[in-house]
Parts: sequence; C-alpha cells; structure tokens
Amino acid sequence: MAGHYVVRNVPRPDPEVVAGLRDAGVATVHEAAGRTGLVAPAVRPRQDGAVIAGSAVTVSSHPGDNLMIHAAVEMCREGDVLVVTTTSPSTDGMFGDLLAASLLSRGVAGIVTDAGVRDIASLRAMGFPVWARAVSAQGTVKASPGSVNVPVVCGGQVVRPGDVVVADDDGVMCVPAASAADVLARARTRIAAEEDKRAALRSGVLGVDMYGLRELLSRLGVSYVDDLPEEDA
Ligand SMILES: O=C([O-])CC(=O)C(=O)O
Ligand SMILES: [Mg+2]
Repeated sequence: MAGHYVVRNVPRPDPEVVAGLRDAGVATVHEAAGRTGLVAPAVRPRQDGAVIAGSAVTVSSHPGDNLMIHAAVEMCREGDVLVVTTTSPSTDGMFGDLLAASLLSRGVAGIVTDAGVRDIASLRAMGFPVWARAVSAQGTVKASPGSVNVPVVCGGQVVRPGDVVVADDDGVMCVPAASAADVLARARTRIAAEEDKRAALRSGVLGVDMYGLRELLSRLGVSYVDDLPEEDA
C-alpha cells in the first residue's frame, strides 16, 4: 500500500448475522465456510471460555510500534473486534491493559493480533478477551506511521474492515462480509445435523456404522483380527 490511512467509514455487518456466527462457534463456522478463513492457530486464545464475534477494525502497524493501535481506538464502535497486524513479524507486547481499558470504554468485544500482548493477568481480570501470537513484556514505541481499516493479513488470512471475526477457545475465523449470511445459513444446517448425530452417538450407535465406514475400512485394506498375526508381531 502506497500511503498511510485511517479510514473512517466501515460498512458493518448485520448484528443478527454476527450474533448467529458467534453462537455457532469457530469450528462450525470454519466448516460452514468450506474450511476457509481460519486464522493460523499460533494466534491463540489467551484466556479460557471467551466467545466473541464482531465487525473487524483492522490495524497495520510498524513492528515494535503501537501508535496505530492508539489511532484505531477512535474508529471502534460497540461490538467491533480489533485485528492488529505488523508489516513484518514481531512478538513485541504492543497491547496491554491500558489499551484494553480504552477499547472497553468503546464497547469493543476483543482483540486478535498477529503480534504480542502483555499485562495478560490484568487483561484476564478485566475480562477483555485476547487472541495473540505471543505474550511478551517487550515494550514498544509510538513513532511510525501505519494504517487503520485497510485490508490486512493476520495469521495467514486476509481480513478486511467490516468482515466478521469469530473467536473462541478453538481459535479465530474471519468470514468475508459478503458471505457472512450464507455461511450462517450453512452453519445452522450443520448444527441441526450434528444434533441428530450427537443423539445417535450418545445412544451408543458407532461412528463406523453411522457414517458407513466399515466398507471404507475394508476397501483400504484394514483387517479385523482376533489376534495380531505372527508375521506382523
Ligand atoms: O502501553 C503500551 O505500550 C502497551 C501496554 O502495555 C498497555 O496498553 O497497557
Ligand atoms: Mg501496560
């Protein structure tokens, strides 16, 4: 990108679609999106049990510099998720409890970052959810230009401002704004099918029978034997 920008206007997704995707959860949304959009698992939850979804506000920062995160706070609205990336890999702790306090005052749901966070005990105590590549006490400066609300790559996934970011204990998904409603419809179909499967499995039906896997195992040359044959022992 040639210039540095703070973009004010972001088309936000339908809040009902966002809430539906949050309720579906990351694993189901990932399947419903055709196994696309999953942020690399190195960008992992730094607390237990947090489940969020929201419209992405994106930050492209110089590594070791959190100036643009400060600029981004003002662009955030209730329910947004801040997605922070650096222009080259960095694990520096560029986000902590002070910035979280600022984001909480604007109703931000949480942060996803390809870089590092610090003050993690305070962040947990505040109930501000974080998905981050690293936890590092390494401090950062406020000195270099970057951009807010431009397309970024986080954990190998392109995230555009206004995309739906879903994050829970399983990781982080980015659903492009244009496909969010379709993905939610597919997620709901999947959830209904899984309910039937769960009930059958709980009642003792075996996966090998329910999914018709006996034939597949046989075709793949997997033999059932009472004892391991001598020649393979
Ligand atoms: O201030 C910083 O540089 C990052 C941090 O620790 C905080 O937000 O509390
Ligand atoms: Mg701090």
